Amino acid sequence: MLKMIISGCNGAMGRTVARLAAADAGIEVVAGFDLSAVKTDSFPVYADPMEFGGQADVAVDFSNPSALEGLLRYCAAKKRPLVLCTTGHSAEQLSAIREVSVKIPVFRSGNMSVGINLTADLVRRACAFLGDGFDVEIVERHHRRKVDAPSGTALMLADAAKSALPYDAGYVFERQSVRQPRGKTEIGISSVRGGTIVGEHEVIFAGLDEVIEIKHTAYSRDVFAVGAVRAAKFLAAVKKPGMYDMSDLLNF
Ligand SMILES: NC(=O)C1=CN([C@@H]2O[C@H](COP(=O)(O)OP(=O)(O)OC[C@H]3O[C@@H](n4cnc5c(N)ncnc54)[C@H](OP(=O)(O)O)[C@@H]3O)[C@@H](O)[C@H]2O)C=CC1
Ligand SMILES: O=C(O)C1=N[C@H](C(=O)O)C[C@H](O)C1
Repeated sequence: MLKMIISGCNGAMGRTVARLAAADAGIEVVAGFDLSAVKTDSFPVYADPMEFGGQADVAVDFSNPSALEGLLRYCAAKKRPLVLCTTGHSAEQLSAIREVSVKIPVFRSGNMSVGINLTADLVRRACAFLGDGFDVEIVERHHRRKVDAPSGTALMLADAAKSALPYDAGYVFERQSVRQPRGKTEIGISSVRGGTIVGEHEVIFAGLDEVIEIKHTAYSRDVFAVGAVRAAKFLAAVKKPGMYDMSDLLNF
């Protein structure tokens, strides 16, 4: 039985993971971490991770970058593998995550769905094939509650494009303040927020008189939660400290 902690357990994704975990005979959610430590029927919830003294095999985090410090402190002290799904971490936080991964296994992905990870692979291939003949632009759309922009997934897709382009691409997040034609080595990233859109990512390759679009649409949060549960099982079994991502789980 996999003993799981859910960080951000009261949120949209935390509740989705808890629902999937409850339906999985191989998982027991032993604790939740969240800002409001309201006890649920199924597991206790702690505002400070260090207050939880029980055993656990893995922690899955869908919360907020502000939760990171306490979560890393807890996971490092208790040697808990950590699946980090929260997006919007700063450069300093990303280096703190890498530091902790010397002590514990850390799985991090801005998008836990199988579909987006295939999309990233397709983007890499398209960039390698198209070279510098096409301009790359990314458009992401999310629900009105989302606080970080651009999305973690848009950055993942931009990194995938950058890794395969023949030039050193720079990311451009807004065009309003710049009055000049688009640069040859830019990857533009645009964010749309509204309603209840679960998550849409479109990578546009715009060339001379032709445009190619690779698009992924998530219709439910379950696609992310399923991936997070798979990652949790994988990470608890790995045991070896280090950084892991979906390429370790899927065969990309
Ligand atoms: N990698 C992936 O595949 C995916 C990643 N995400 C990411 O997961 C994160 C959560 O998304 P979502 O569930 O929609 O967001 P929600 O706002 O619905 O849930 C976040 C939860 O975390 C809580 N929280 C906020 N700050 C802290 C803190 N410092 N310590 C503990 N808990 C805290 C919130 O409490 P309160 O409401 O009181 O602020 C809330 O209950 C986001 O960063 C999002 O981008 C989302 C989907 C997929
Ligand atoms: O906040 C969300 O909802 C999502 N966040 C992730 C991101 O920032 O890319 C993944 C998914 O698109 C949903």
